[in-house]
Amino acid sequence: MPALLTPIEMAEADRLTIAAGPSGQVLMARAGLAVADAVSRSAPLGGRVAVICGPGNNGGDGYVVARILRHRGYRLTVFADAPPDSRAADAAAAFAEWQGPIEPLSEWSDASAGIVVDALYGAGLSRDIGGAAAELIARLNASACRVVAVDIPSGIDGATGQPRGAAVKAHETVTFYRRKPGHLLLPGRLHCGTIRVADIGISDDVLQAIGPKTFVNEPALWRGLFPFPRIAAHKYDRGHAVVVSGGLTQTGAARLAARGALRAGAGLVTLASPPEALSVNAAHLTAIMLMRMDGVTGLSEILADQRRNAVCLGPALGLGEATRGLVAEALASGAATVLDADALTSFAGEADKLFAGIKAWAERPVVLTPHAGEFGRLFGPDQAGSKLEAARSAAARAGAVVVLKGPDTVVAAPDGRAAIAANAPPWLATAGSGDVLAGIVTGLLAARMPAFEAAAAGVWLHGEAGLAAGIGLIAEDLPEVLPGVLKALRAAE
Ligand SMILES: NC(=O)C1=CN([C@@H]2O[C@H](COP(=O)(O)OP(=O)(O)OC[C@H]3O[C@@H](n4cnc5c(N)ncnc54)[C@H](OP(=O)(O)O)[C@@H]3O)[C@@H](O)[C@H]2O)[C@@H](O)CC1
Ligand SMILES: [K+]
Repeated sequence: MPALLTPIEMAEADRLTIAAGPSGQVLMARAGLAVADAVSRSAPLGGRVAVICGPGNNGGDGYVVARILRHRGYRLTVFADAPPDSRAADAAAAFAEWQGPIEPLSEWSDASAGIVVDALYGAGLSRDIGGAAAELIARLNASACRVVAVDIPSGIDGATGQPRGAAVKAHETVTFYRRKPGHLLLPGRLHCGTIRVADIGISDDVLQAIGPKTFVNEPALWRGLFPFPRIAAHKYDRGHAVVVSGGLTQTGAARLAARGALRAGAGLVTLASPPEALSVNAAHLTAIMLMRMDGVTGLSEILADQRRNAVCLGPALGLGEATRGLVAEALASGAATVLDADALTSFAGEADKLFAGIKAWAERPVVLTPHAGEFGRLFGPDQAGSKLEAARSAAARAGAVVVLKGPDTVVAAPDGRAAIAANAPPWLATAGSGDVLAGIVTGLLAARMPAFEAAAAGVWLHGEAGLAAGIGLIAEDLPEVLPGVLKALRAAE
């Protein structure tokens, strides 16, 4: 499982490992060695390196790095305002082994070295950074130095990705054992540069004891449940997705979703169209079927056929009572339901009505796919905590899987599991892109993938499709490049 560990969980991994064998000093030695190797890869032998050390074990790693690089022939300067805090025993030991001078933080300038190792604060960051450390970070970020961060750029909160007062901008970050949520969530990700995960001898077994609930959204998380077509399967085995179209001048979004659903693997896809939009939809559809849907009764008739097992509502559906009625009908039908865009915003101020409808049939999968604006309108603008925690508590409140979209899309389940995406290119933010995502997730639900995995897989496929199409992509391209993405996913099985 591609687990992410919060700083608290990582401390537990350290503790369990130390209890079972290697000492904290041994782990610190391995951590320092991994960072020293990263510096050696980019710094010419004999070159000058500055190491900036804080008061805790992150600083301890820095002293190990300094000692190893000096031994390798680099010219080292260590900056620290004081030797390690007496509570950081391993760091104190590393400082003793460094056996070199330390310069005050205020003395650092970009003239001291072209390569800077940032070992100020890591997992133990506990408050906003101020004073000499904050001033140094500002000067460092304004310099042309190459910065290698130990564990996480100092000032970035490993649990949330948020800066605390000031935060280093690194070119490379070497972290240990597993990445932390703050390496993936914005803006933390933008501070990390290239991320390396070093093996410092912590066994995968400790994950059993820790039971992490946060993951990187990558195929290892959900591939085992991905509905690859089977040779003996009939198209009905792959499910039948229904996408509800908006009115006469608002039909494109639903067609994008429908095409996403079909490409993602639904055996059949039907577009349910209001009567006035039938002819415009008919003019644009071939493999996707078209049915007349006259309001709530019409949707009820369509979903009465239980083979139509997944439904998507929201893209350009319109705001208000009519949409609320359609959503209630979809939720009452028992079909897996994806709610996007207008289907979410129509419940602004009445979210509990929506959540009651979802919870009335708890075993029926429901996925909500808001962007930040829609999320705020549905769940309230002032969500406490990180994007990760906001998505998690929203999922628990709604009783549905929540896909909180953005460059660091978080998928969260009511049971607390969450996955953070790291593969979306910036050009994926384009008109209609979210409609395709809603459709892809609907297609996977139709093919009977469980909701959390379907949402995570949908987000990943959408990101990969964006990468495959490249800069200049428009939403229509996304379904068309999916076959190549799916082919690569299957080949990697
Ligand atoms: N455990 C292990 O075996 C291994 C751990 N490893 C390494 O240890 C790192 C974690 O070490 P850590 O827990 O000592 O925390 P760290 O990030 O050094 O900071 C704590 C110190 O900073 C201080 N402080 C905090 N915020 C501050 C602020 N804003 N402004 C000013 N001061 C602030 C804080 O003060 P306090 O809050 O206690 O008053 C305390 O003195 C981890 O990231 C990894 O690099 C690796 O070697 C692998 C093995
Ligand atoms: K650091």
